[in-house]
Amino acid sequence: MQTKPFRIGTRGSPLALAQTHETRDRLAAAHGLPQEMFEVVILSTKGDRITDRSLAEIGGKGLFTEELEQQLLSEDLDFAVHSSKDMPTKLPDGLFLSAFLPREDVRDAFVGRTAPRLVDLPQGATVGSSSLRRQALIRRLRPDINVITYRGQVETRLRKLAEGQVDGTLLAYAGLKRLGMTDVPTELLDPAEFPPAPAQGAICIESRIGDTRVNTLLAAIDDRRTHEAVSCERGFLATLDGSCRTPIAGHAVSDGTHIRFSGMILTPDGTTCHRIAVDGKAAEAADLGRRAGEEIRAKAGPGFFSSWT
Ligand SMILES: NCc1[nH]cc(CCC(=O)O)c1CC(=O)O
Repeated sequence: MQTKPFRIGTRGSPLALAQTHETRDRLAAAHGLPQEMFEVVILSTKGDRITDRSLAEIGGKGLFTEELEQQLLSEDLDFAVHSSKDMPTKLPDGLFLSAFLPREDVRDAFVGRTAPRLVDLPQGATVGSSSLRRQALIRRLRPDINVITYRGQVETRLRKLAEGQVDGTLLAYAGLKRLGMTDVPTELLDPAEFPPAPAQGAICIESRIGDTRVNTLLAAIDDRRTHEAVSCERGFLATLDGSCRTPIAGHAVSDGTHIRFSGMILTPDGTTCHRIAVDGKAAEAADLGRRAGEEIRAKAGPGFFSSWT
């Protein structure tokens, strides 16, 4: 029995800390260990430090994970807790996503200042979002809306909204729920019209391949259905080269045996979109996602993808 605490790496935002504390509490409960067996180590990432430019501009995915991954590889951390949505599809050699917590609500939440519903905003209203998927989906529903780049922690975005910088903004409902801010949204968007980002609403744990002691510890809290669903969505993203620079949506639901996936790709201006729906065996989740990616690519044709570059 080891007595040295496990070192958990996390970013320092209130959302990242809430996710890390949930993970620590589940591990402590699953193994009957005291909380002191888990030491929370806070690291600042490039994504936290650069808040004035969109993720697409400053290099997309990897910005929230690099520092944590370096410390995993150097064994200064035992595992790291992330929002799965922030994870690049390709991880550094030697690391993997070892466990997923039960998924939260996957929907996007609209927070409106001048109208409670996105579609009811006044003509020419301004909405803040730096997600290319959200920008394209907004333009698809309301081409007149002026979408502006809008980043920062949840609290910062809500402050800018309250100050009147925008008429509304979009946030993952999962994040708001984890922060205890369920009264903030004025509308929860229908996933059929406004499909979520691949991996939205799921907390994952990254660790070293081959670290049996740590991976056995983590396996006890892995939620298999979430693991399968997110693997499928990440397979879709990987096939389409999801780099945070592309409007891609995807959502899978696994019942433990079967998995259903639906995905959407859009041009950034929202004028063209393609959808795909597939189902298959839960045990082949990642393959199913990749196959859906290839099918939607073929359906859209090469002309479509020139809008992404
Ligand atoms: N880097 C943005 C990010 N990454 C994960 C979440 C929300 C939580 C989740 O989807 O699990 C957010 C904020 C948002 O989209 O509102």
